[in-house]
Parts: sequence; C-alpha cells; structure tokens
Amino acid sequence: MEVPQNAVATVTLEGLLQHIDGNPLSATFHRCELLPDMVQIYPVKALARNQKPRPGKFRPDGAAPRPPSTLPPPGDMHLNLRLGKFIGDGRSGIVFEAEQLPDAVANSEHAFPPLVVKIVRQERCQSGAREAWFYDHLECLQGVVVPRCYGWFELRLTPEWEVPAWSTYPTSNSRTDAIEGPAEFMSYHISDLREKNLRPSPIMTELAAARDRLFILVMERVGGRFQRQPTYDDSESEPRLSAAYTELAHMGVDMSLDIKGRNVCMAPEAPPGLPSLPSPFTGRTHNIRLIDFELALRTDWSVAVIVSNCESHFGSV
Ligand SMILES: Nc1ncnc2c1ncn2[C@@H]1O[C@H](COP(=O)(O)OP(=O)(O)OP(=O)(O)O)[C@@H](O)[C@H]1O
Repeated sequence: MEVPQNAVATVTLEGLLQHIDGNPLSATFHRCELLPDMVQIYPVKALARNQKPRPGKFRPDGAAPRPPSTLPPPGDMHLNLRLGKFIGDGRSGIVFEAEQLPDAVANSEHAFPPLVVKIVRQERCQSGAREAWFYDHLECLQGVVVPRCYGWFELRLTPEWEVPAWSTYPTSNSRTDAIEGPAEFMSYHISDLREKNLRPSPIMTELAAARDRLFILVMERVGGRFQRQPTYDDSESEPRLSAAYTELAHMGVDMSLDIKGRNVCMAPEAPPGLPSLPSPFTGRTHNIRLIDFELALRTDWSVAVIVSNCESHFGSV
C-alpha cells in the first residue's frame, strides 16, 4: 500500500552526523510544522506601483488557496534511513540517495518508493523551509508534476556534533539567508519594506539566522534530467514544459526566477518508483517533475501571466 506523505513522524538517518572526536552518530529528526504565513504573496500589494493593472493580470478571487488535504490524519511512523550515494547539490542543499534499512517501516505492508534526502545547508534553513512550504502547498500536485514529499524534519545540533557533508560539498555561493531574505521580498528595496512595516514572519526571520539546526527534506527519487527531443524534432519539448508549469500556475506558483535544466527532471521510473498521477486541474499525466522551490513565488497572478513568465525561460532548460 502507498504510504501517505504525512505518515512519518520521525526519521533516523545513519551516515550524516558525527561527534567532534570523529565517531559516527545516528541522527534522529522530528517532523516540523509548516505555517501558512511562512510564504507571503508576491507582488506585495502595499508596494504596488501600478494601481490599475491591465485586465486579466490578476486572478479575480486573489491567490489560489491550498486545497483541503486529501491525506489521512498525520501518522506516527518511524523511518530508518542510511545516507547513500551523493546525487547533486546547490545553494541550499546537498541531495543524497536514502537507503531504506530493513526495518525502515514498522508496518511492512507499507512501502515507500526509492527516496532521497536533501540536507539543508547550515546557513540556508529559511530557504529549506520555504521549499518545504511549497511542497506542502502543492500537495495536490505531488506525484503529478512535483516529487512526493514525505516531510520536513529537524534536529537541534549540540556544539559536540558535526555534519561532514556541509564541508565535503561546499557551495561557491557565500550569501546566506540572513543576507538574501525570502524570494517574495528580493525585488524590493529594504527601505520601502521598512517604511511599510513589511517583513518575513517571525519564524522565517529566526530560521534565516539559525546555525544550530539541521533540517532535511525526504522526497521520492525522481528520474534524470529532462531530455529534450533531438534538435531536428524538438517541437514537443516546450509544450511539455509549458503543460508542466501550467499545473503550478493553477496553484498560483511562479517558478520563473529559477527555470534551468537541473530543475526539470523526468518522472521516476515505475516500478520501482510510484506511477504518475493525473492532474486534478487538467486531467493530464506528465512525465516531467519540477524540483527546487527555493525561489518559487506564491502569486495572485492569473494562470496565463504565470505561464508566459515561465515560457520566456524555456531556452535555459
Ligand atoms: N527528488 C529528487 N530526486 C532525484 N534527484 C534530486 C531530487 N531533488 C534534487 N535532486 C538532485 O539534486 C540536485 C540538487 O538539488 P536542488 O536543485 O534541489 O538543490 P538546491 O541547493 O536547491 O540547488 P539550487 O542552487 O539550484 O537552488 C538537483 O540538481 C538534482 O540533480
């Protein structure tokens, strides 16, 4: 039976943590709550320059709400994992295959698909939380155009513990969340935000500065990079991309700040992965999975506006 995405309450991960004396430690993580105001709507209304936008630019009813969850009540399952092969990394996280240990699931009638863990960088807790927020907001599109996400988990570090992955896979980007702030505020001048008393929610401010917290995202493992058709017959690639980003647009999510080849993957192969689900909006089944929501925007723009923003970046995929 497919495990509901909210079934896991705790995760033990071997191979991630060590004592400063070099001895390996097993890391136990607890599921974290995601609060509605962790991501705010862009563009920020109080700073809108054009008070009379062109007709059709915004959704008549405001930003798309998160549809009610179709998941059962949260479970109390424990998931036992070991850090596997390194897959890739970026500004915010380091992604590894997650090996499921034999007693991974207390109740063995439940089966997980192949999994990955995204280890959030020490100075990127806010970005990680933002990404986790989008997975939750997009619950109805998990398995459709975004990977199934089994949760956002936290461990509080003590000064005696180390996370070798942080130094083994350093990022060339030295900017931190405390400097950058959440993506919905990035295009505004700090003095304009201050003047209108606009700021991230208290939890996001706290996470931007946090350095003693280790967060992981547990997700289904998707396929390799999106493959364009051979150049002499590439007429299908952009409509497929457009159809995938249109699904996100139905949820008011604009990814146009971060459309690039490494953020567009193929759906997992099923089996061993789980099959693709049809979209609740269009009924369409996609073989694309979109990842990396750190720079995603939650907007109240219309579907057409969001899709057009995204389409202008398909050349970089
Ligand atoms: N669910 C997944 N399944 C398989 N591979 C994944 C998955 N999620 C991420 N990856 C791989 O890990 C790499 C890094 O992940 P991701 O892009 O989410 O990190 P990031 O730190 O947010 O990167 P960026 O600098 O682009 O913001 C991706 O390019 C992809 O190859």
